[in-house]
Amino acid sequence: MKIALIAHDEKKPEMARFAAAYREILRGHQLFATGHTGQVVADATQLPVTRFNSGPLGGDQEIGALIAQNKMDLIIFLRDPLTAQPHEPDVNALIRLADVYSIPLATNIGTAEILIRGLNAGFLDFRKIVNGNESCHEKYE
Ligand SMILES: O=C(CO)COP(=O)(O)O
Repeated sequence: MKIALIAHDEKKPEMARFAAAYREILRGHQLFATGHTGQVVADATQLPVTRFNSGPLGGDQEIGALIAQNKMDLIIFLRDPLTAQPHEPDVNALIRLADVYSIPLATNIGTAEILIRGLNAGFLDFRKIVNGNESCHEKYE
C-alpha cells in the first residue's frame, strides 16, 4: 500500500513517535511524505521515504495529485488545529480529495492508531480491489 505521512510542525514529535512505534507495519509499505515530515519519519524509522516539497511549498498539493490518480491508499495527516497555516487552502484541498476518492485519512493520532492497526489487520484490503479495478480499466482502454 502507498501511505502518505504528513505532520504540521507542532505535531512532528508525535509523528516521529508514531512512525517509530509502528515501524514494523510501515516497513511493509511504500512511504510518502511532505518534505520535513519525510525527514522526521526517515530519521525515526531508518525506512525509505519518498519526499515531496514541504507543505507550504506545494507538498500537500503533490500528494493530492497522487490521490487524484488513485496512487495513494492511506493518509496520516497530523494537523495542528491551534496554529494558522499559510497554506490552509492546500491542506483543505488534500482533505477534500481524500473525500472525493474515499481514501482513508486520519487527521489526529487517535484515528491514526486505528487506521494503522486496521491496515495491519487487513481492513484496507478493499484498496487492492480498487487498484485491481484500475488495472482492468487500463487493460480495456
Ligand atoms: O505543512 C505541512 C502540511 O500541510 C507539512 O509540511 P512539512 O512536512 O514539509 O513540514
